[in-house]
Amino acid sequence: MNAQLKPQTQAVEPLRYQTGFAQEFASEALPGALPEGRNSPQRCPYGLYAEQISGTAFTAPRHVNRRSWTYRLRPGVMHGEFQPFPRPAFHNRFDEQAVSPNQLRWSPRELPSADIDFVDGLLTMAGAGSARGQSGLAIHTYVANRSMQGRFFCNADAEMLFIPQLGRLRLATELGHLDIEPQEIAVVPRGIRFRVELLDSEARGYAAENFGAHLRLPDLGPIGSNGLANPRDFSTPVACYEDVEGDFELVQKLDGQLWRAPIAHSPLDVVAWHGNYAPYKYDLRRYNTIGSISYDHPDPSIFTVLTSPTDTAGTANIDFVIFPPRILAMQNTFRPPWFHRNVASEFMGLLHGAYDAKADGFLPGGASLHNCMSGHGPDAATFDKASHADLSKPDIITDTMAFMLESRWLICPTAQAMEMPERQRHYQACWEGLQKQFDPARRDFE
Ligand SMILES: O=C(O)Cc1cc(O)ccc1O
Ligand SMILES: [Fe+2]
Repeated sequence: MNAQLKPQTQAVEPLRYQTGFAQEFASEALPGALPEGRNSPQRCPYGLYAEQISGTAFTAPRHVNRRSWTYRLRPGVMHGEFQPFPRPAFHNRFDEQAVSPNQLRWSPRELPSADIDFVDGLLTMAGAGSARGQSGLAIHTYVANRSMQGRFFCNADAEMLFIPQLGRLRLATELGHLDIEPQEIAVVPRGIRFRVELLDSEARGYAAENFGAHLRLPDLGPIGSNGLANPRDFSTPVACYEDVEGDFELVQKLDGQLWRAPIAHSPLDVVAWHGNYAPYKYDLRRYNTIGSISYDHPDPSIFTVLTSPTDTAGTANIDFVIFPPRILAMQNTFRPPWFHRNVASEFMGLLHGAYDAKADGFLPGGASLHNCMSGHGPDAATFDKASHADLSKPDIITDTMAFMLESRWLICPTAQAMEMPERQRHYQACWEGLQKQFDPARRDFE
């Protein structure tokens, strides 16, 4: 699937990380840069400025409260005036048209021929809600063939989930560097400034904005104290600062729009930081996949990696779910995903290999959208094969990684997503071959 990838352009030393999920991290790039015993001394070590970045209300309960203290060359206020920076393909307008109940699917976007960085390569596919309403999500795809140069990005609307499908990325953030490759994900918290660098010559993937509660690990209930995505497999950067001056720009997203301001230095100038509001990454291949070992195909909630809950119990703003390699041994069971209609809406992407509910048409880098109560499920070829499979042997599903962003909200496709040539106008044909099999004379249908 990486056939289109040109030779790597950059050999990189593996980065160092801190491990754990959203805990009280502490890191200093110079010894003694972190003040001891207080957050805001009269004068900080090395002449640094102290600045707190709050990701939740000051008074949010302790178990969800997120903030970090940074010790930096210059405070975040130091930049020029923001002016609108129109980027028509990247937006949060999810009321452009009525949402049709049609099942939707897209082929992967072409890789660019002209020079294009991550910000310019973002194209909004679908979404719901808004940053103003503090709930919902936006789903974008990106393509890029060069690193952001002299440009920094900051999303004041949402935390951002990066899901690369092609090409490795370095996320150079205020709090340090994270390298991710396809089948790894990263989350950059709302308001953290960063630059996206390409470690390969081309990149393609998905990026989601979360306007609701921060993504977190799901409760495990009767599964117990281990399983699914284990907290120790999450990595957070160590402090790493740039002492660079120049003629740069800070692009900031606020209220669904992009703005840009001149900035005369790199804002990635944090020498030390501590706190629990920080970027993180996770290798999806480390997921501890749990499923049925008797009969029936469980609901895909069993594959949740991260969830953004709402005030209604069990009814998520976003569930980020994966379909990783797994062993299906269920007996007298139709093993692939069943036909279903779901009150929640499902946006899916494919990162590697093939997805077990679709024989073809759902391609790495592509996407599908099955909104509230729109019927979907295995295509005709998959249904036929799985209905006659030999269940005495397990199905060992290897070399695959699909994901789903599932939401209680209607995920509204943008006008540009509906119009783009990559949209497969005849997607529904994949179910056309399903025949009526009903025979009232036979109870145990063969
Ligand atoms: O639609 C899909 O392919 C995703 C999905 C997978 C599954 O195993 C059960 C339900 C579901 O929505
Ligand atoms: Fe589904």
